[in-house]
Amino acid sequence: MSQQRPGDSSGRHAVPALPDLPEATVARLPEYLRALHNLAEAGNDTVSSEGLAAAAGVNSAKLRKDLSHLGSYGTRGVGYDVALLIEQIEYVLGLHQRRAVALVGVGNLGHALAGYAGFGSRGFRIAALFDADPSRVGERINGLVVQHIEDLPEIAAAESIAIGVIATPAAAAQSVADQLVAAGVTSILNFAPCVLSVPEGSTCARLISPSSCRYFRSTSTARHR
Ligand SMILES: NC(=O)c1ccc[n+]([C@@H]2O[C@H](COP(=O)([O-])OP(=O)(O)OC[C@H]3O[C@@H](n4cnc5c(N)ncnc54)[C@H](O)[C@@H]3O)[C@@H](O)[C@H]2O)c1
Repeated sequence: MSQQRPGDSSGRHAVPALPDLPEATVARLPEYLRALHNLAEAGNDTVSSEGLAAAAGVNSAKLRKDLSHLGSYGTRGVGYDVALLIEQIEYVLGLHQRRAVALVGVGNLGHALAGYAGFGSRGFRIAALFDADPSRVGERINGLVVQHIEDLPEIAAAESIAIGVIATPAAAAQSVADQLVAAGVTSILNFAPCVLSVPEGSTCARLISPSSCRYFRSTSTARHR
């Protein structure tokens, strides 16, 4: 029984590339990651497959099989190394790349999101804030200055924005999604209570409440056109 690091000394990666993993396994990885982060925050260095399965809400045989696809088998009598498993799953999900996020709509929710430290510890970097309200433009939040939404294309290109977070009223969300897509953003996380239409090849996940806040794991909340 052994656990391997995401990259070995030869520079090759010990875990398979994302397309080689079963889709159902990939869909469960964010749940394992969320459970592992909770375990780490509670001070656990190791976790048994049963413990992690219970925390993630799956059965332990399924969890062991999923993690074996990552080359992670745990250590008999010890379990999985929590930090290492976080690293492996983040690698597979591409979260080690610290993707640049643009947050659009800096009202009540946007302010809270802009100050949320969890983005940074989970592979995301809020790189730009946008709003349409001139009275909000220029405001500094957590070291970033709120920009006007009209400046999105230029700033998205300059900051290599990969992900857009929409925290506007529902009435503005589709137009904001269109502007994000036009600016080259292919992954959208939508907090507004509406279903958005995005082109084929883009993903859009909607968060219904903070307790449902997970990673980008669903495309079913968007219509493709
Ligand atoms: N407040 C919450 O706890 C909460 C929780 C879950 C979901 N939501 C949803 O999140 C969204 C935001 O909620 P809120 O309470 O922060 O609203 P809010 O009215 O305080 O903030 C919305 C912000 O979006 C900006 N905006 C409007 N149109 C825009 C556009 N076209 N481009 C850029 N910015 C634009 C506004 O100027 C404003 O600053 C809503 O859709 C709400 O239903 C809110």
